[in-house]
Amino acid sequence: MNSSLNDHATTSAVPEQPAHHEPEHERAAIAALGHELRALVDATVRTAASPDTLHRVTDGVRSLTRQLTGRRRARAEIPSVDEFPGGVRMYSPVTGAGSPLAPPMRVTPADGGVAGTCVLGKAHEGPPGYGHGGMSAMLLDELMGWACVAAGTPAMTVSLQLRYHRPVPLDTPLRAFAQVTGVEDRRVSVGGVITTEEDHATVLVAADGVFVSPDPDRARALFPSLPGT
Ligand SMILES: CCCCCCCCCCCCCCCC(=O)SCCNC(=O)CCNC(=O)[C@H](O)C(C)(C)COP(=O)(O)OP(=O)(O)OC[C@H]1O[C@@H](n2cnc3c(N)ncnc32)[C@H](O)[C@@H]1OP(=O)(O)O
Repeated sequence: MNSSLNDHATTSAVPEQPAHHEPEHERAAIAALGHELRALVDATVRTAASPDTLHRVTDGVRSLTRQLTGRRRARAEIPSVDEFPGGVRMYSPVTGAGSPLAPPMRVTPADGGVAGTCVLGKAHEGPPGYGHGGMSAMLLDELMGWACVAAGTPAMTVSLQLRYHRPVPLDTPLRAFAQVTGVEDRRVSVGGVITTEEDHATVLVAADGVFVSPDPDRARALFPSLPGT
């Protein structure tokens, strides 16, 4: 898949855009494409269209991919529209408005922690009609990371323990909540849960995690393009 995308990147179908835009203007364009791509992903995993239709759509998608030309971001490059760590991440697979993979989850401060709301769709399915367990882990991991940031200790997951109490329904508004439960030097303990929006009392998935703030040398090595590292 990567090699075919790389091939497409060398084929210029539309003129390259100028490099600098207002961040809000750029974010709106990224979010608009992300929205349409999520609709495409959803339609793709729900459709019962004929093989002929699938081949026709495949051709159309291939030609669209060829239009995403220009410079490609390097592996560890932080997009100029992002605020890392602790702010908007346009291509996060959990919160990113520009990600075709993200639900996307909306994060807000809440009750001494952070809350995340989203709806999982067919593309996030595990058991028929329910969310994939890895998806629940990803939602909680991300939100627990946001809880660390909200507590003033940006940190990375070193341990995550999940308990799956009930299946997570698809096509249903969900609410996740995470909060820091303890800080010891660079080690941050965090708890998180997923419920439905309708019933906050019934925990579907619960998580306990240990997050660690990298020491400055490690942070510099991991994130060389982060200003100040
Ligand atoms: C300014 C820049 C800020 C950057 C802030 C980044 C924010 C980032 C947000 C990304 C967006 C969110 C996304 C969702 C969260 C992910 O998904 S993060 C991705 C998944 N996690 C990873 O890839 C982390 C992999 N691990 C590592 O790279 C390194 O372990 C770390 C986290 C950089 C820490 O390395 P280090 O600074 O060298 O720390 P180290 O000395 O090994 O350990 C520090 C302490 O933690 C303890 N510890 C280590 N592992 C464990 C463990 N499994 N259990 C218990 N304790 C442990 C150690 O024992 C040590 O304790 P003491 O011996 O000092 O008492």
